[in-house]
Amino acid sequence: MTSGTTDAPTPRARLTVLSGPSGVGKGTVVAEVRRLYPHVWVSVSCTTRKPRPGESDGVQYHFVSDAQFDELIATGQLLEYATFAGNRYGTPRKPVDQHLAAGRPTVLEIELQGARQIRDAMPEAQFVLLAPPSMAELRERLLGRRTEGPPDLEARLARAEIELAAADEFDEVIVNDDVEHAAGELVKLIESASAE
Ligand SMILES: Nc1nc2c(ncn2[C@@H]2O[C@H](COP(=O)(O)OP(=O)(O)O)[C@@H](O)[C@H]2O)c(=O)[nH]1
Ligand SMILES: Nc1ncnc2c1ncn2[C@@H]1O[C@H](COP(=O)(O)OP(=O)(O)O)[C@@H](O)[C@H]1O
Repeated sequence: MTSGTTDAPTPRARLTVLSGPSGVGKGTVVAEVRRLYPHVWVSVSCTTRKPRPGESDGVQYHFVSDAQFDELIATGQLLEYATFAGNRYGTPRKPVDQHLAAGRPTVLEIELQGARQIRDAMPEAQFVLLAPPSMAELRERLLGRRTEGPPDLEARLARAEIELAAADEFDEVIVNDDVEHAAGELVKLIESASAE
């Protein structure tokens, strides 16, 4: 069928799920993707983690209490959720549905357990793993970020081993050797998924 009628429905965009160990550079690469490709929409998760210096409510995360998180689950408002290094994280369902329905390429930056839930619920999504050049470099990046003390840092590195061991579950793996390069690769994947 040819398009061109004004009342043709907007095609639903495809979802891209980006996972990868803490400190690999997901936040940094996603910020660069938004700069290169402002049309992309990046979901803002809810978390029970305390804000870091420089983070504000509604920007990096919606910062919520444990009771509020329970309520979000009970009322079916989360598309997926998981516990990571002692805190809970979840994706608000409604904005994701709305942006996909509006045809806007949409990205979730979430950890492995959440990615698996999305794979079960939305198998048409595209799953991308951001990997570090090495475990030594990952540790350096986490240390250099100075956001976690030793117990949290070790918890994140322990999860990193598990997340990288699941690389086969992903459609694509991008090594974050260089931010510009990794962001360029991710933009290509998001655009190709949206063009299908
Ligand atoms: N399942 C799930 N994971 C999330 C969500 N939001 C963030 N995460 C993941 O939670 C982990 C911890 O995030 P954060 O505390 O911001 O630490 P960082 O990744 O080290 O900057 C990361 O792997 C994020 O990708 C979410 O809504 N759902
Ligand atoms: N390609 C890269 N090369 C060197 N350092 C990087 C690179 N990407 C990110 N970083 C740095 O690594 C640290 C962790 O990045 P961040 O985006 O917070 O990771 P994540 O969101 O995956 O936890 C930050 O200090 C960031 O500036």
